Amino acid sequence: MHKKFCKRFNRYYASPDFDRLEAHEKVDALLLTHLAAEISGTGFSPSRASEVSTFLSLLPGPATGARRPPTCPLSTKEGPLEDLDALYARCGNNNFAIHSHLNTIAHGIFPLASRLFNHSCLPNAAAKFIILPSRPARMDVVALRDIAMGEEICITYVDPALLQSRQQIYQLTYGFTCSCLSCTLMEGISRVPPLPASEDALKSLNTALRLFVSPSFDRDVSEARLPARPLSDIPSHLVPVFQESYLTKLSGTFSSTSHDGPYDIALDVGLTVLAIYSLIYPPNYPQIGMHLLEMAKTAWNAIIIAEQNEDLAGTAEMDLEKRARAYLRLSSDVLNVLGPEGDPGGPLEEIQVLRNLLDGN
Ligand SMILES: C[S@@+](CC[C@H](N)C(=O)[O-])C[C@H]1O[C@@H](n2cnc3c(N)ncnc32)[C@H](O)[C@@H]1O
Repeated sequence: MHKKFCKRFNRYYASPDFDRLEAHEKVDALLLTHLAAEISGTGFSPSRASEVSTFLSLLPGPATGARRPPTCPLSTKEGPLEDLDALYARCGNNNFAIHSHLNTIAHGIFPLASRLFNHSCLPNAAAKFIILPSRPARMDVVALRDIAMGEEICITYVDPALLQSRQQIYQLTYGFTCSCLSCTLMEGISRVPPLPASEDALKSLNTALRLFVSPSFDRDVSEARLPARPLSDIPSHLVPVFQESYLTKLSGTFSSTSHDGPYDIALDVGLTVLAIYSLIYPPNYPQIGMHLLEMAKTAWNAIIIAEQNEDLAGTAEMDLEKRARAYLRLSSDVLNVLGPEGDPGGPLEEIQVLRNLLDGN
């Protein structure tokens, strides 16, 4: 395919039109150039013809969000056999982020799933991908809870944790307004109050949120159960936690401290993140399981540090071990609903490794 545009590529790549594109638009422009080259001239194989016509049968995205980036001019006399605007208008609306161990690694079109599944911010199902060498990635959709006969099966298109910006993303990329329970509630809160400015007031907010959502975690952790608090129950003094920056800041602190310490801070912040996840996501949502696994790993790291420190050994170690086991049990409960996913290895194997370490094997 490259032959069809390589002579013109350097000029295109250095052009102001290409240069002013956002990074993700540049990727789109390059992919579209490859596709244009592939489906122009003699390069359009019969199998590709049926793939392209399947793709063209999918719903296009909204016209406003589908401004096609400029592609590299082709050196062949024949242009693409399909209208590039029509192809591009279907990209955003139908592409799935392919993830392995919940990290996005690629994008792909899965026509059947595109036709079947609408979005909900409180989905009853989740997509996973099975990735094996020399095979195309396979998409499976797994129920997160019992689904009644006739109930619509929905997945998420966008992370529901983007509480304040998600409606805009649905509008611009997919052309719909979400009317799920979570969005209806968010709409009812006309203005999310700002977060408290002082560190002390913020700490009190964290504590109040945890006591409201998951008190058992701050009591006897070995008995802890995952909370399923409906968003609608939230008292007005906790509403500032719906500021998107609240979760962003907490997740940033958890991510840095869970790797490098101090682990006591990571474990504390981690519980607040768990509380907000339990409010925003439906039960068994994979992100909750992944977070619990990170919490278990953090508790394990803290055990290692406690072992090296005579002052901390003993009670602290026992308490940390209890916590690690509880987080691991809950993480396993959640992640086993989704089952193995991505490429080989992954969180379910990590759970087993950590279990063995805790059991001294
Ligand atoms: C990938 S398609 C999903 C399948 C589509 N409903 C169909 O019939 O082919 C994405 C499109 O479905 C619609 N859609 C998805 N989720 C929706 C929702 N929660 N509310 C309204 N429309 C939705 C929008 O038109 C969106 O552009």
